[in-house]
Amino acid sequence: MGTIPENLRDAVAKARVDVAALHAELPRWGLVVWTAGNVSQRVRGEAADGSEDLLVIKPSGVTYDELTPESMVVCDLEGTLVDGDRSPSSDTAAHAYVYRHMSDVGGVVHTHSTYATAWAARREPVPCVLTMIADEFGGEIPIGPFALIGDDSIGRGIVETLRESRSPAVLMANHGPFTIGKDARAAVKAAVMVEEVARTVHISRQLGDPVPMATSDVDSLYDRYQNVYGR
Ligand SMILES: O=C(CO)[C@@H](O)[C@@H](O)COP(=O)(O)O
Repeated sequence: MGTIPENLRDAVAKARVDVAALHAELPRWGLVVWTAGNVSQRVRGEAADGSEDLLVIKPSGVTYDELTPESMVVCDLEGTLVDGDRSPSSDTAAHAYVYRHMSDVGGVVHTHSTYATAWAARREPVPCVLTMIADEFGGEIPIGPFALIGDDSIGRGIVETLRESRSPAVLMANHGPFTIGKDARAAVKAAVMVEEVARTVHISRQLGDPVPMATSDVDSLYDRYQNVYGR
């Protein structure tokens, strides 16, 4: 196990506090059962190519009520443990792959939230039929390829799918949602929103076919929400 470089120790300590707190949002918003979800945040090193970056993620198999800043695990972007008393999340390789290949991404979240995962089981993208989908996802919420856990397959599928979409969420086939953001808080927001819109569209389809929105309207809404809303 390595050590945290002196110049990153304060940033890692803050990320541990932030990531521990953000994990509490997963059960709060009904996105997880037991330990079935994880949040990570990138900690940027001084190297311009990101080679010194680290990630802070939850320890594997620990319930959310037991998570503390001190229990958060630190890894390099190869997924190798740098600091921590427990094994990192079993999805660390996927998070690390995303950070290595999407330099703008500062946070990654994975859940098995019910409605989003139901769409993933059907391998059906969530259509852009709500202004909230246009706002947050900029179009349909895509399906990523089926991939087994244990190597870079899931991470590769996330990156290859999201590179072709404005969406910060991908529904990995037969698995569940992964979301990205400029930081972990943005990725958690996307995880909350993808479950909400997946549920709404599911309910809408019980009584008929939701009506897709015009692309021009989607673009207008996305631009406003991403660049004006909340400023
Ligand atoms: O679904 C899986 C593994 O198949 C994981 O996402 C989930 O169990 C969470 O694992 P971790 O507790 O983060 O290692």
